[in-house]
Amino acid sequence: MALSPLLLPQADLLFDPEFLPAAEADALLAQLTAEVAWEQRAIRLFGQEVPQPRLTAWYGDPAAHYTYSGLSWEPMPWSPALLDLRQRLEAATGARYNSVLLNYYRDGRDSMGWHSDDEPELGPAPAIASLSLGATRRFRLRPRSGVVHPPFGLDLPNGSLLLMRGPTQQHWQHALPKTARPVGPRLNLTFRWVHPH
Ligand SMILES: O=C(O)CCC(=O)C(=O)O
Ligand SMILES: [Fe+2]
Repeated sequence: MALSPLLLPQADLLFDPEFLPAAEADALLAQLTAEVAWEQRAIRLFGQEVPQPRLTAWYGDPAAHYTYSGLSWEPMPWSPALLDLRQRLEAATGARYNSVLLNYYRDGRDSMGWHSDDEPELGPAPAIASLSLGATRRFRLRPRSGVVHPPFGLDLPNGSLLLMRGPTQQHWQHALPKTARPVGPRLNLTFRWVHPH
């Protein structure tokens, strides 16, 4: 398949529901689940240390330091599988990435809250390539102030690619809500360019 635009105002979103063939996506899910150095990190929320409701890992070039949810990240060195994915995503999206944030949603209780990926290290109009593996989960988008549009939901199936770029982070937030539906594990990989500082 190919990337096609999703038409939301003041956003630049492209989606390919079948970027990776199912067999390859299944194999990558198994490989990355086993070989990535997953951690459950804590975030500070209203003065309390709370474990994040998912597992995470951060890989990239040594210069790609990053601060996310008040946590600072030192990237781990690229693995062969992640380097191969980076190259294919760069070719498919016409952007460059020096790092990848991996999220592991073990079941429907794991989630990510509303946010924009608008940290200064990402620059004003970042291209973020989001690859999903495993169980289909519903990704949600809602406008920040100034955009009049209802919230939007998009199922992200195994092997799908969502590219967020241009003004998307400035004008929209996104989330991966919990679900009461029984769902299997899901991995999400967001390839990013972090400006070294
Ligand atoms: O799991 C997803 O699809 C979203 C992940 C995300 O928004 C992020 O890593 O910033
Ligand atoms: Fe995000």
